[in-house]
Amino acid sequence: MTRIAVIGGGRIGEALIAGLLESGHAVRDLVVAEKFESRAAELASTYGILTTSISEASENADVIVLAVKPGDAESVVTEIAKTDLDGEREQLIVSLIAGVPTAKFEPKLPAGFPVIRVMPNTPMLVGEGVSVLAPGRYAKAEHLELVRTILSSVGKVVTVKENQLDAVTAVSGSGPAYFFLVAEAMVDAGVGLGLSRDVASALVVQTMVGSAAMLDRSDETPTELRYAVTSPGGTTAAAVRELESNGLRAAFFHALSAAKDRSTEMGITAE
Ligand SMILES: NC(=O)C1=CN([C@@H]2O[C@H](COP(=O)(O)OP(=O)(O)OC[C@H]3O[C@@H](n4cnc5c(N)ncnc54)[C@H](OP(=O)(O)O)[C@@H]3O)[C@@H](O)[C@H]2O)C=CC1
Ligand SMILES: O=C(O)[C@@H]1CCC=N1
Repeated sequence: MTRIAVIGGGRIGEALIAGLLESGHAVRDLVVAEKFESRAAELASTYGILTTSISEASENADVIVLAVKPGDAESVVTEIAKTDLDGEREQLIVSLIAGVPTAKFEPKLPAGFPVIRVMPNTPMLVGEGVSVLAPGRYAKAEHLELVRTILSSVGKVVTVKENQLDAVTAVSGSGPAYFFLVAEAMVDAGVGLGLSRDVASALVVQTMVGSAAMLDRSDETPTELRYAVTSPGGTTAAAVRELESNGLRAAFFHALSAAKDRSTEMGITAE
């Protein structure tokens, strides 16, 4: 079995660990290096996972996953590069770090060491993530296939050119937060209309789950699905008119542009 070391046991590191274990990955084939000691202890007790140092994790793993913040990227990769990396065993690095290009890592590693950049999202915690892969300069087809196999156990996998990853980050990396914000706003609005918070939450969550399932399973576009809810002169038309006149589409366009620009900027400043 492929041995995976997760460097950084924060939110996305934990989502990956939990998703892999849930999908049947053996805990003995996973380790985590997390510098915040009480967090490392929490992960060990929740998942039974071995916690270790970056050097030990890197020496023994087939796949080294970087799940630290962009500002920690350089020091972590430098520490990994100091360890006894094994060219024979075809180790590779998978970076989940937003914004930071593979070209920033490659010169710090032994010549030709493969790096794959991935933009995952937190729904991988429940096996419903989407991971978008972009191979670095030295990653071969078999490396990409290995990473695709691992990540397909926690959701869907898509491959793009690396120059599209900042846009991908804006859409699917940050995307869950937009839906959570919409859910929060709808619950608050329901409470404002006199529903209890429990009832409003239950209605919003199930409406989101049902709508997502329709989007996933139907051949119809989001527009066609929306038309089917919109009775002429009815309640939906009244609500959608308000959302549009309050600039919903423009707000999303500006929001995603800001996320993409921020991703690019994080790649530049993470030196
Ligand atoms: N959260 C998300 O939805 C997504 C996040 N990402 C990317 O994943 C990365 C992590 O994000 P997120 O999980 O949200 O952030 P967190 O802050 O929750 O997690 C990062 C973790 O890494 C730890 N860490 C930092 N340096 C080291 C080190 N040298 N050795 C071991 N552990 C270290 C941090 O510890 P400490 O706090 O003590 O510094 C922290 O616990 C980011 O680069 C982000 O861009 C990508 C897609 C989605
Ligand atoms: O907010 C962030 O920067 C990270 C990257 C995508 C999701 N979370």
